[in-house]
Amino acid sequence: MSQYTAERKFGLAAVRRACALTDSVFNKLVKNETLVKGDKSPVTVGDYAAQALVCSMLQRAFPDDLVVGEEDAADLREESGRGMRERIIELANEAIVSPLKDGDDPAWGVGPGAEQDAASLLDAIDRGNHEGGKTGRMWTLDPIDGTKGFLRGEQYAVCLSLIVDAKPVLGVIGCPNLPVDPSKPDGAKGCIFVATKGQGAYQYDHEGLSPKSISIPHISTADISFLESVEAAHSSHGFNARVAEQLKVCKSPVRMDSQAKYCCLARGEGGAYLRMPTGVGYREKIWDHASGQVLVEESGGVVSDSRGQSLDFGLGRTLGENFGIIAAGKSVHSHVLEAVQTARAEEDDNKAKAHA
Ligand SMILES: Nc1ncnc2c1ncn2[C@@H]1O[C@H](COP(=O)(O)O)[C@@H](O)[C@H]1OP(=O)(O)O
Ligand SMILES: [Mg+2]
Ligand SMILES: [Mg+2]
Ligand SMILES: [Mg+2]
Repeated sequence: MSQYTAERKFGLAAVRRACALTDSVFNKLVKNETLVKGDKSPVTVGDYAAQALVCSMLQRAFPDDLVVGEEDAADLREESGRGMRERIIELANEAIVSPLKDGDDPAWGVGPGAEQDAASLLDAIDRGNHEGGKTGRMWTLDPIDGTKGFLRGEQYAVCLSLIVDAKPVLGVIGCPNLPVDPSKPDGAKGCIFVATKGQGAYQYDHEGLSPKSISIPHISTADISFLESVEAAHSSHGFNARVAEQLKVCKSPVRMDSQAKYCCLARGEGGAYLRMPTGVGYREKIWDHASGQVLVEESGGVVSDSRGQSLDFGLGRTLGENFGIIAAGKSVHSHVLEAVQTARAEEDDNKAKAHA
């Protein structure tokens, strides 16, 4: 029997249920349902409710596994968090009791009648407080990746990955706003991507049906159109433009929020995803890249930092010092890496001259 069959089945069903939740929250979101966290990033009732849902399912499905989740319930436990807390409990329970679909298992604590009280759901959110580490099994969850995209009604993703001994082995990414067919941008939306180490990468529809094997085609550097963040504060657009110039790339970059960029790359769009640091000392988080890495590797691509080294998922909640991320098809990764290193050297040279 293939490895991680139960985890994969769980991941697809949990992300499907979480996407239904976030999608319905978007349509109902009102003022005062968003907070600004200490690092100035937004978090909505949707982020918290989706983490409560997935962590409570994980607790029942894999009780011994650790979880590294983006959110924690500290602000919600305060008196000032009462309004948001009540709304989150309501939304999480709506998602928990929604009818069972093919692939769901009532043993995960979902389905009609499975409501939970506030204390259990806040504890479920805080199951994501694990510090990470080098050994054993741990899941990492970004309940809404690209919260800014979510608030704009653009791209965002629900991301769940299983990491074993510091290596991501399963990646599930739900993209409720991503067109099913890239050639029909105004057509049906909502995809779930699943990849398991050594077993390939697949795109499903938003119901978790109609799996389609996906892969990155062989392309030349001239055909690249870089995938990059919408937010210039998250990755340097200017640096990417210099890399594009080095490679004689003529096509404009495609900007979108969240790990939807990894998904697009994995199904053959863009050819490369560049995420170079902006120089503010930000440390990338494991939940922002674990699922994307499995997906891209299983669709025939390569993910590295700007030194050409693998990302290290064993350092804790972050990937450590930020050397940037280059994800690309096999046929172009080494060329993009070389161009990044040349652009870096030029930048360092210019800085040295400016200081001379
Ligand atoms: N300065 C930063 N550099 C890189 N990524 C960042 C920075 N600030 C926040 N992020 C994270 O980037 C991710 C979104 O990336 P993208 O731009 O590709 O959509 C979010 O998970 C966000 O974290 P957070 O969830 O805390 O807001
Ligand atoms: Mg966030
Ligand atoms: Mg998030
Ligand atoms: Mg994120």
